[in-house]
Amino acid sequence: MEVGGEAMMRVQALSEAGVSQVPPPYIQLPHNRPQLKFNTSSTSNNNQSSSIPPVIDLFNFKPNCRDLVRESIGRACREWGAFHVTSHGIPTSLLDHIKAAGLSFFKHCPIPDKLKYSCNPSSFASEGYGSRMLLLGKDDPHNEGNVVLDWRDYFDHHTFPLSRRNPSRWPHFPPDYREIVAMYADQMMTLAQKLMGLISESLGLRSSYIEDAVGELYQNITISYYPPCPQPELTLGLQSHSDMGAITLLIQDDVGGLQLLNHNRWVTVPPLSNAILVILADQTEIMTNGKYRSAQHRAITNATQSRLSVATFHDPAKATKISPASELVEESSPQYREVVYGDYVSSWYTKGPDGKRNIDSLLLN
Ligand SMILES: O=C(O)CCC(=O)C(=O)O
Ligand SMILES: [Fe+2]
Repeated sequence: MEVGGEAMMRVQALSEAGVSQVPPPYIQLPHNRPQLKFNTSSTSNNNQSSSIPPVIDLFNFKPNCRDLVRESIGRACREWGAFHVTSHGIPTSLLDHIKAAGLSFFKHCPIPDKLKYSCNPSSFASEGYGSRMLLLGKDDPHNEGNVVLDWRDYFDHHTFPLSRRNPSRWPHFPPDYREIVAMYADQMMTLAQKLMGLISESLGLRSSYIEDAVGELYQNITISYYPPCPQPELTLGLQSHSDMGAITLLIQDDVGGLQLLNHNRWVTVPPLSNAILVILADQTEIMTNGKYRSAQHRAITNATQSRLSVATFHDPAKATKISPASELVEESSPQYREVVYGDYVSSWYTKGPDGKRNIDSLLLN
């Protein structure tokens, strides 16, 4: 399928060419543009304690701290759908290594070499080097002409189940890249499983509830690279969306640019070097019958610095059916229709997330 000329255009190439104005396909509609003067976390909120997503100490999962941690997680999930964790058991050096490896690939590997790893632009979430998230062909009723492109390049890695993991498809540069990504994938999987346990418990469900409902976990790691942008006020690094799967674990470098929507306000998430941001995704919202909402987020760009983030997604298999937990429906009626995860993914990639429109289409009332 021909996806349009921009499909092969890398944002990094545009940025390095020194364009002084962003090309029209990257200009957001006025209501989606970031209000750069007013979007810092502290300017428009007097209540400082609730102005950024909470930072929760996991005390390395010590059993005698579990009640306390569970309670904090429940509160954060209700108020934000996202929270930072510290004392999570992942060495800070591994967080630093994966950011350094990603940055080295994007900054030092020449674009023609990077293009050898290009993802297939005509299938969903295909592994490799890419620039556009959505799959909109010219035959699509949602129409190529209406799509605004993100100011971002990325590399997507398929890491679990192990049958999908093939490091020879990942960058060969820097030399330890593949080993670091594999180690990072393993550690994030363990952490995601422990967090799903705590999140389940925080709802009064058995610890294994979410993991059992999700079934075999599919994990993808996306390293996003946002080059400097000459007109950050007109663009987004990544459009507003909620993630599709169960939970996402995100780290970012110290530049900053991730924003979360909270009470209708875009809040900039400060980079915390040894913390990991946990983002609830749409299948968790469905399973919890809306008790916990997936977090709507986006990335903004800036004129002077490139920015890097590493998002690790944990999703159900395509054939898995997801529905609200019966234990949570007993108290209120079901709020969401059951969905086959693969159908949810196709709709997300073809229509576009448009904030949370995709999950809203499953609402029963
Ligand atoms: O770059 C970021 O901070 C956000 C990345 C993200 O939301 C995603 O990859 O889904
Ligand atoms: Fe995301």
